Amino acid sequence: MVVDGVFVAYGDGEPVLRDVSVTVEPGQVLAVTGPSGAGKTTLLWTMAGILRPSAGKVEVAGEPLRDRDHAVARKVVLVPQDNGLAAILTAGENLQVALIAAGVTPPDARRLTAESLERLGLAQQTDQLVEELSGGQQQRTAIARGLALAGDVLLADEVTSELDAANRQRVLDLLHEEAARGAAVLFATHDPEAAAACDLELHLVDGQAELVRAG
Ligand SMILES: Nc1ncnc2c1ncn2[C@@H]1O[C@H](COP(=O)(O)OP(=O)(O)OP(=O)(O)O)[C@@H](O)[C@H]1O
Repeated sequence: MVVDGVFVAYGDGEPVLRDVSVTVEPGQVLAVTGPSGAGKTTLLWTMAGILRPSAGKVEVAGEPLRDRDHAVARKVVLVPQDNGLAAILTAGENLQVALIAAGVTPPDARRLTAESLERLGLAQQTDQLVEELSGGQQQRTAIARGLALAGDVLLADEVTSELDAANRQRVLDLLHEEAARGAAVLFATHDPEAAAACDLELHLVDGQAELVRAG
């Protein structure tokens, strides 16, 4: 996925991203770092087709990215910072609904849900309501949902912020497994150790980006 010279603003405001360029290839895990407010979420939302750049281009699978529907069709999966789960559904239902909406048959959705929750250590939580899960369990459920969708591009926004050390390592390993499967993975994080475990690092400060570590 290619981001080239992108400017992004909210409404009529000043651009929050200014001339940001980055390429992430299948098989790579790219960390997006930078202080709070630097523009990490804005970059991921732009790559997910939710925000539209005022200048520059975003390309997915060699095509200019049009909008969110186009991103979904090109298998760009976003695991949002606030987890985006339906609190009144169970963990398992959250995955099944997303999979069925993506065109997966109900039996396959059940199988993929069980496999993905198991990968995140959540088999026991399958039938628990999301609102009854801890913050870290909710975060892992959101990751399980993202992984179950098996995207070609996986955009993971601060997905380890509420996890203990063992689960953080588990999630980092899973992001690398996604890359090994052939996905291009972007991982926004505040955590220098987590960033160091990625292949590449893009550092954002005040909406401007620098590739501080190349693969
Ligand atoms: N919906 C919005 N409307 C207006 N400004 C916004 C909106 N969302 C974010 N911003 C602004 O855009 C800038 C970048 O925010 P963004 O959330 O992308 O940063 P971030 O690096 O992800 O921060 P954090 O690490 O705290 O999540 C900030 O100055 C923020 O105030």
